[in-house]
Amino acid sequence: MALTSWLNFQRAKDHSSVSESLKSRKMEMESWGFIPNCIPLSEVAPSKWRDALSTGFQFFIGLGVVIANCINYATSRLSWGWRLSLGLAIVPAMIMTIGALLISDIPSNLVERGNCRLEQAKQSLAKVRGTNNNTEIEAKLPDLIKSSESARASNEEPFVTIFKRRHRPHLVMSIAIPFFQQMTGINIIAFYAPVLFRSVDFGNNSALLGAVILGLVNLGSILLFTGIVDRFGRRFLFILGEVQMLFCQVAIASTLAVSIGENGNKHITKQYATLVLALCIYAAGFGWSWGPLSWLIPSEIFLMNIRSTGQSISVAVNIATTFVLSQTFLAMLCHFKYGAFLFFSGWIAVMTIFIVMFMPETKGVALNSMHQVWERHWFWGIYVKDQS
Ligand SMILES: OC[C@H]1O[C@](O)(CO)[C@@H](O)[C@@H]1O
Repeated sequence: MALTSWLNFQRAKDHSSVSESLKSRKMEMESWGFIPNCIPLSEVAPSKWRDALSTGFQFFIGLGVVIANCINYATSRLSWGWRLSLGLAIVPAMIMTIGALLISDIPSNLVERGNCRLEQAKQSLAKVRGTNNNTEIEAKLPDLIKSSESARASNEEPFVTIFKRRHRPHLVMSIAIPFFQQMTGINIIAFYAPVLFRSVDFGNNSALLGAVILGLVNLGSILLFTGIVDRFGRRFLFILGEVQMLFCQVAIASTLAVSIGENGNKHITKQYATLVLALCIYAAGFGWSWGPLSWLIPSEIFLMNIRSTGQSISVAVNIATTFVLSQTFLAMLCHFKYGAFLFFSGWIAVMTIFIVMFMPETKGVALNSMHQVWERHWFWGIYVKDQS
């Protein structure tokens, strides 16, 4: 990432190249935000902290977005500011590189590597739990040994196991949840917010400031999510966020249709309020639903033997979808104009139906009883019953 950032810094000579500058901005946002991902959270977090830490992951991404937008705003006055803005992505990249060198082996991995590593596994457990309490460590170790033994006994690669019929709901969720998260259009809004603001007559600086404000709204709503997720449950928040985002995407499309016109050549003056309001409500809707839930759900639905694999699939799908959307959106916008935002509304409608029909409530369910949630489900029950 440091290297890419440096190359971008060197290469992006054409400041007016929208797609280069947008791609780099995205990279910078993500890199600031991905710092905490140095820690394999789901593996090492004590269970009582798992929800908070999974949400923390999205919180730090949101914080990264705000930092990147502030840097863009602060450097926009300098003629060479865009170089500084892109190049500063080196800072989080360096922090991650150094962090990766300091990170220790995780306990479950040490256990998997055989009895000779048990002492090291204990030390690693003590380190990640921040405790010297031997009883606590001795109590946790048998769980790790048991799941490692059962994984070995089944003699299956997790990548093979996750494709077994009994893991069908897990596999579907590990793909669908991150895919849908990106199909809310969040990154499109995040990349193009300054462009959208400019299209309704914001000046350059106000447009960048607008993006900072959107980032702050998103961050605030992620914080709120932490306080309400266990009261309202996952399904309610998924659906609340979807309804909000759907209306906002339609409002953005309508505002652009009315203001800029079908050919994008009308001049607009009085549509600020609707656009700003719609973007803020959209950012809040994402922040207390699909943003953090897309990390929380994969951290709690997988059984130990497929947890790392399931989460890797989730992260890969998330990043691959972001990549495809960021590469194709400009072309889509040129062809469909405001209709591009209706495209995402359509997807939000699809994911609402998906959540209502296929996502069981997992609020308050202990990880070791999670299989019951699928067994009791009207659809997934067919796959998992009698097979667990
Ligand atoms: O807050 C928005 C950010 O959150 C993510 O969707 C990850 O959950 C990123 O792709 C996006 O840039």
